[in-house]
Amino acid sequence: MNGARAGASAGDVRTAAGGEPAAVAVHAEVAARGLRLDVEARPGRVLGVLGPNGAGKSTLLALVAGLAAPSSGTVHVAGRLVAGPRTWVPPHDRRVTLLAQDPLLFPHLTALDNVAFGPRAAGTGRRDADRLALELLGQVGCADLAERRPAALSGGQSQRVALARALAPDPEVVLLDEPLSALDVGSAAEMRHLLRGVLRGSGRTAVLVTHDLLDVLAVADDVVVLDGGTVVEAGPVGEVLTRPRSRFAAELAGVNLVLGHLAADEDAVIAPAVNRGAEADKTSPPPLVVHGLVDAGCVPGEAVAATFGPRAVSVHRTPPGGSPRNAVPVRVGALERQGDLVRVRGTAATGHALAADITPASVTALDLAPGTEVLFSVKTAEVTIFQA
Ligand SMILES: Nc1ncnc2c1ncn2[C@@H]1O[C@H](COP(=O)(O)OP(=O)(O)OP(=O)(O)O)[C@@H](O)[C@H]1O
Repeated sequence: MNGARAGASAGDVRTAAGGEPAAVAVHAEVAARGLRLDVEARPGRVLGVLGPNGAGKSTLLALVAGLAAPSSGTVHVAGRLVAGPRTWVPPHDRRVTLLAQDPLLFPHLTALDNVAFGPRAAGTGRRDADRLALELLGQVGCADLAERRPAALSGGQSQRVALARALAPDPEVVLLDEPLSALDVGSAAEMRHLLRGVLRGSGRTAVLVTHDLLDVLAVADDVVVLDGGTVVEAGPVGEVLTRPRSRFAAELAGVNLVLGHLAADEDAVIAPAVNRGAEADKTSPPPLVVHGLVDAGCVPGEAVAATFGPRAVSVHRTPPGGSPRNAVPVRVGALERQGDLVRVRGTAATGHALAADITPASVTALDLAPGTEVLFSVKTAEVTIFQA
């Protein structure tokens, strides 16, 4: 990014190596909302932000954009302190732009003028601003719509123009708050593809809040998962989704996740009972033990996670032959369509939610219904155990 930067001040930060600072660094609390966020976005990368409703995703963007103030802590953009004790940089001076669910285009301006608005307001001459706007409209596939007003654009087209407008001031960081959620499936798929092309690998830095794992897989380089107002996972997308440590990320990644500690004398996770609700006051069941392939470096007794895909799980009415080491009694909860398969969701006596994907023919043959008691079995070789 080449725009003018604010001069260094006492609040500025540099990386330990003296190189580029984090594009965004939020280490802040918003006490009124019960949030304590520690999130950093690396320059030139797209950070996906996932989490259930109320996790704090929009508040994270609001802190960066200057639409919410931390009750304590700091917010930096490209190394510059923009919010903190005795510091408040107003939104228009933060060099960030926000693209929300609603494109919020100026209704009386053409698409071109909407995109040129930011650069013009920052002092760029009309001719240069128009040239830049046309180039950006081209990047988002809307060059032929330059003279149209928002009323004559579809929802998908409006959102593309809004993306061009967000990019036009050459911000340090583009913030995107569920930019696809108001679009129909077809337009959302096109916009996702476009975001990937315009953001990923472009050298631009973006923070993308979404509910949809597909958006993260398609667009983001890194991901943070928020839950209950705090960060529960952070790292490169592939790492977080193949090695999820939180239940939410595991659900998103579509894998079974069992958290516990590594057994002393076998390759297994020992997982105590979880979330048993009304069952909790009855005698605790023995822990769930899941055998698997243990990552090098794991030490007995330390916190570990076991993951395995639902397709690796087979479902039985009676104990399977060959005495597999992982055969867990489960009560079937729900049966859901999962492509050509059926996802059988069940709960172990320990309260662990587990899932198996099997064929519709197997569901019929096993006569499965909510409440059926079955055994889920999974081969040791299909289970990965790693540090949590
Ligand atoms: N303007 C506000 N004033 C006070 N509390 C708020 C405000 N906006 C959000 N909150 C609260 O802050 C917490 C985090 O909300 P936030 O909107 O950041 O979550 P989110 O992850 O974006 O949720 P969603 O996915 O539902 O949009 C919630 O408890 C919410 O009720």
